[in-house]
Formats: sequence, C-alpha cells, structure tokens
Amino acid sequence: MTMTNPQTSLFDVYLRLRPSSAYDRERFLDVERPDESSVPTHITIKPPADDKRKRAVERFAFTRVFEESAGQRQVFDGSRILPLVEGVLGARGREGRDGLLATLGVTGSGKSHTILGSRSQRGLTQLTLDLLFRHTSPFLADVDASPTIFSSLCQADVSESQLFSAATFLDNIYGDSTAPSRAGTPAFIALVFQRCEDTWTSLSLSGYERPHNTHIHLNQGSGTLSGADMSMLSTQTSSNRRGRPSMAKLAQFPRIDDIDLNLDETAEYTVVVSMYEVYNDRIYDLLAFSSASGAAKAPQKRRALLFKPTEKSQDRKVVAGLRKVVCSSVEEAILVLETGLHERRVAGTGSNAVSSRSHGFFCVEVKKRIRSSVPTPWSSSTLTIVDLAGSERARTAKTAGATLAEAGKINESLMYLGQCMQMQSDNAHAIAGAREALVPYRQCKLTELLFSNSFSAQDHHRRAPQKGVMIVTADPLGDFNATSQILRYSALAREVTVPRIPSVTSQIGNLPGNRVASGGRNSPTNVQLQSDLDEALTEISRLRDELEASQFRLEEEENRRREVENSWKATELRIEEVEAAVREELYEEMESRLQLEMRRWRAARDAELDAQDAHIDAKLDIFARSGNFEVYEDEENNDPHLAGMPSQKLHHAAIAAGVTRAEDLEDENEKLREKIAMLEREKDVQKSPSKKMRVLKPRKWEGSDIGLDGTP
Ligand SMILES: Nc1ncnc2c1ncn2[C@@H]1O[C@H](COP(=O)(O)OP(=O)(O)OP(=O)(O)O)[C@@H](O)[C@H]1O
Repeated sequence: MTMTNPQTSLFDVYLRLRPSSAYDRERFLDVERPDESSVPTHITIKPPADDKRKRAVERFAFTRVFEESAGQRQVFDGSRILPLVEGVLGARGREGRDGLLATLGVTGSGKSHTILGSRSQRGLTQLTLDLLFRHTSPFLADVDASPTIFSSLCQADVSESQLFSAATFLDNIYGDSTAPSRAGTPAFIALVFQRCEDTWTSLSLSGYERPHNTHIHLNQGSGTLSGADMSMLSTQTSSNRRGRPSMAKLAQFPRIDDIDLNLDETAEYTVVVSMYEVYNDRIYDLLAFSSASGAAKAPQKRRALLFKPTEKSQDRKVVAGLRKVVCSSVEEAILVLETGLHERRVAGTGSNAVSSRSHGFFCVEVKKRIRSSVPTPWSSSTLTIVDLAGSERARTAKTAGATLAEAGKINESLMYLGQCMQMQSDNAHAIAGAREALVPYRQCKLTELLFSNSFSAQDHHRRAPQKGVMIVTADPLGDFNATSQILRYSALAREVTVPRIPSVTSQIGNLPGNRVASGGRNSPTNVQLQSDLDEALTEISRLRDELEASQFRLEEEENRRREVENSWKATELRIEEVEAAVREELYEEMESRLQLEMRRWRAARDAELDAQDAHIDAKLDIFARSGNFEVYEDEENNDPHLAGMPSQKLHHAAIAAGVTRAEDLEDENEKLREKIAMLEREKDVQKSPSKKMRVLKPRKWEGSDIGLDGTP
C-alpha cells in the first residue's frame, strides 16, 4: 500500500480513536504498530463476527493514528498544527498562507471533543488561540487605542464585513442581550448544567416539585437541557443567563507554555475572529444575532450569507457580510468563540446528547503589515477551524422530523466531501505526469468552503494554496458500517486484505476429480488455484464494498426522496390554499364589479326611460292641447298583440298608433272638405245666383289656425 505524496495532497489526514463507553460491543478496529520507535500510521478493520455479508478485512493508512490514550496535547503536537499556525503568520517579509483544521467522523465519535475540548481539557481551538496570542501579543497593533489602525483594518477588509473591537462586541452581548442560547463548548455547557441542577435543588428544598422530564443527562462533559430546564433558567437566572463566562471556570489544561513559534518580528499583527455555520446548505453568521447598538432586541430572523467574489476580492470567494471581531487577547477570542457557539444548532439524538446539527466554522484571520512609520497595507491569511456535523444513520440516531431532515442534509454534504477527498487521494496517488482529475468541490456549500482555497491560483505568485489538517475521529467499538464508510473515503491509502479461508480451499481441494486433489499441498496446481481463489475473493470483496457504498447511497437517496415528497405534499397543500384564496378573491372582485355595472346600467336605463317619458308626455301634451284628442292613461295593456311587450316598447307602439290615427283623420278630413266643396259647387249650379247663399257652419277644425300636428 503506497501512501500519498505529501506535496500534492490537500490534507494531512490523522485518525483519532476515542475511548469507547460501549463495552458490550465487539472491537472492530486495530492499530498496527510496526515498531516501538515509530508512530502508528495504519489500522485494520474487520467486520463483526456476525456479519452476514462476509466482508473483507480492510487496511487504511493515515498520516498518523492517535490511540484512545492520546490526550489533547498529544493530538495538538502530533497533528502538526504548529506549522499550520506558522504558515498563517507568514515567514519574515512574506505573506501568510491560509490554513484549515477540520474534524470529520461519525456522530458521537469525538469531533467536538477534539476541536472544542471538554470540561477539564481544552480543545485544539483553545490551544491554537493560546499559542497564537502568546507569541504575537508583543507584535499586536493596539487597535483599541488607535482609531486610525481600526479604520485601516476596515478599509483593508475585502469581505464587506462589519468590524467591531472585542470590547464593543462583548459589551453589546453581555450588557443586555436576551437572545436564547443554543450550545457552547462542553466546558461551558457543564457550567450551565451545574447552575441548572443547583437551581432545581434549591427550588425542591423550597417545596417546589421538579417535573419528570427535567433530568439532565451528563455524559463526559456534555448533555441536554429540557424545555422545563430552559424555562426555569430563563425565569430563575435571567439576570445572569448571558453573564460573561468566567475564564477561570473554563478548562485551563493542557498548557502549551513550552511551545516555540516562528513569526515575523518585523511585522505588526492584528487578529480578527469571525464565526459561521453551514446549516441545510446555507451559511449563517454566528455572531450576527446581537445588536450593534447594544439595545436589547427580539430574536431576529437569520439571513443567509453568500460565498462569492466581492468587489475587493475578484480572484477569490469569501463569505460576504460577516460580523468580525478584532481581538487583542486569548480571553477575548475565547469569549467570542463561546458567544458564537451559543448560536450554533445542536440537538439531542440517539447517538449524541449534544449533537452538532450544522458544520461550524471558526475563522482566525491574521492581518499583517510591515512595522514602519509610514503605514503599509495589511495582508491577511486565515486559519479556519471546522467542527463538522457527524454523519449518522437515522435508525441508530433515532431521529425524526426536522432532525431527520437535517441529518439528510448533513449526510449529503458529507457524501460530497467524501467524493472530494477520494478524488484528492486518487490525484495524490496518480502516476507522475498523469492528468489530475478535477475535485468536484462545487457540489455543495461545505465542500466549496473547504476546498475553494486549496488549489493554486492561476497567478502562482499571488497566493500559496491553503494547507489542511483533517482529524478523523472514530469509536473502535461504535457503528462498524458508518465508521468504515468514513475511513474508506478519508484514508490516504486503502488496501483490502482477504483472509485465507481454509475451509473453502480444502472443500475445493476435496472435490472428486478436482485437479487440486491430485497435486500436493504446495503443488503448482494448488498454488495456481489458491491464487485464483484469492483473486476471486478480492473481486467479491470489491463488489461487496461497491454494494455497500451503493446501499448507503440508496439509503441517503431514500431519505432525500422522503424529504422531497414531504415538501412536495406541503407545497401541494400550499398551492391548493393559495388557489382557493385567489379564486375567492377573484369571485368577490367580479361580484362587486358586476354589482357596480348593474347599478350603472340601471341608472342609465332609468335616465333614458325618463327622457323618453318626458318626450312622450310633451307630445301627448301637444295632442291634448290641440283639442282633437283626449289622452287616456292605459290602466293596463289589453291588446293581445302587445301583451308581454316591455313598457318602453309599449310607449313606442302607442306613439306609432297615435301618429297613424292622426294621419287617417287628416285624410278623412281632406276628403270631407273636397266633398263639401263639390256639393256646394253642384248647388250653385242648380240654384240662381240671386238666391241667398247658405253659409255652412264652420266645423270645429275649420277656421282654426292650428294644424293637426299642433303647429299654426
Ligand atoms: N477522546 C475522548 N476522550 C474522552 N471523551 C471523549 C473523547 N472523544 C469523545 N468523547 C466524549 O464523547 C461524547 C461525544 O463526543 P462529541 O460530542 O465530541 O461527538 P461529535 O463527534 O462531535 O458528535 P456530533 O457529530 O453528533 O456533534 C462527549 O461526551 C465527549 O466528551
């Protein structure tokens, strides 16, 4: 088994084994010790005895393996964090290079313990901060005393962030903030638990009965707070709940006073701290919940941040808009760390009482410039410390609902991380000159954040690629399937060793007519058969691995499918609700418009009818005034031809009838006049002209100056 080339590998990968509490389980992981003088680098895992799949024994190589007995200091020294910190500080006259320290492992395997420590032991983060400040403090710029330095730092920042001095930031938080806490380092959680327990004890002494669900589970420095605990804490200790954690009460060991560190003594430094978490593939600032003005505020809705190139950082992506705190001492930096961890998502699961539900990023940005009377620009490099959420199987972790959905996202991002690490390991093993495969790190936020700075920029003179240290944690008595999965993709090299199975060989050997039967124990035929068998078993083992990986992926896919189905159903319900609401709204609007139109139409129709009535009345008036007609108001319409006709039409019909009648009468009148004239002429012809002319009495319409139509 060949190890990776350290020059090309993106990470040094260490394995840390945790002391297990599950003594009833079978140990599946063994550390190989080549000799007493060298450090262990290889492990083998063998499937449990009751493994039905008959999986092969596997052997993995790491940069170094830390056994259960290794303490925090041993891990700190052995995992080469010192060169990482020195790299960030930069050698004399040179810019620093980014560093990444991350822990990876199954849930409950000890990632947070390694990175953040316990009640009695400091974690790698605290040790790193201690080392950094212990050596840089004589070279730190006095930001609090010089507003010019502070403003120059603000100007030099490329990530559109808000900068605070630690004093301002911490005063804002611990002055009057009422934001609820979520998590802290195990040491800090222990303090809170103790306070909680003490309060319950004093309450029960005063006769107050403690609810059944409020027992605190302490498990090697961590535990869970029930809802009743939280509400009790908020009522009983609201005044000091967000009290500044006392540094004296936090773990002080191991100490690192004896470690030397190389730094650039011609430079002046500032240390800027920021924190964020990746939760459900979104980035959230862990220091952004407090108000900058110091005023107490209700919990705000968290705003997701973008990982992108900014105006001042076109060539590399940064998390834009973070809140950053300039720290002048290790105490300030640790207080900021504790403050940020309070915001981080944690939950109790079947596998871990305080399980991280997000990937936590703690960034220590070291800014450096030449110490001179004329201010020079700040350069900056960052040490990012990552506490990854653990992969978990729903069955083991007994998660459900939102916690199960979170687990789906966590497992998905870890699967992508696994692919990237596998690819980088393959690249590191590639034959010299062969083209390297692209590491697919753009698949999710986590891999983007972890790997974006790991590759050399095109302009090689600008920035050295980030150096990474990955500490894989494992419980040798834990979940075999989940652990072997992580080891497979994180190890620097892997080898499948197939154990000889004498029973199988002998059975084959004993087959009647088989060639083996004729050969001796070490005959060429037997050796050949044994080697074929080995090859076959290796192939079977490889296929089994693939099957196992596929089954794992299938499980992930099924979880994701369930998640998508649930969200699909929820969306469908929402769509139906929205549709019903829109329909209702439209109906009401249509109804009101219709009513309005109806009113308008009625008003217009009434106005028209009134005008027509007035017109008809005027006409009838004229008829009536002419004296030739008498106008009657029809009580009802008895004309069978007009039955059912609307009143307006009736009016028209009446007018038409009136006009026709008047014309008829006019004609008749004319005829009568002609007849009279003719009769008079006949009479004049028959009688003498001396006879007195009989004067006809004028008829009613004769002698009148008014015509039938009423006009003179
Ligand atoms: N090396 C160790 N020595 C002593 N205790 C340990 C060690 N590693 C882990 N533990 C204990 O095991 C428990 C679980 O560890 P931890 O919370 O660090 O797991 P984790 O991997 O971070 O889990 P998750 O992914 O769910 O957050 C804790 O109580 C922790 O103190």
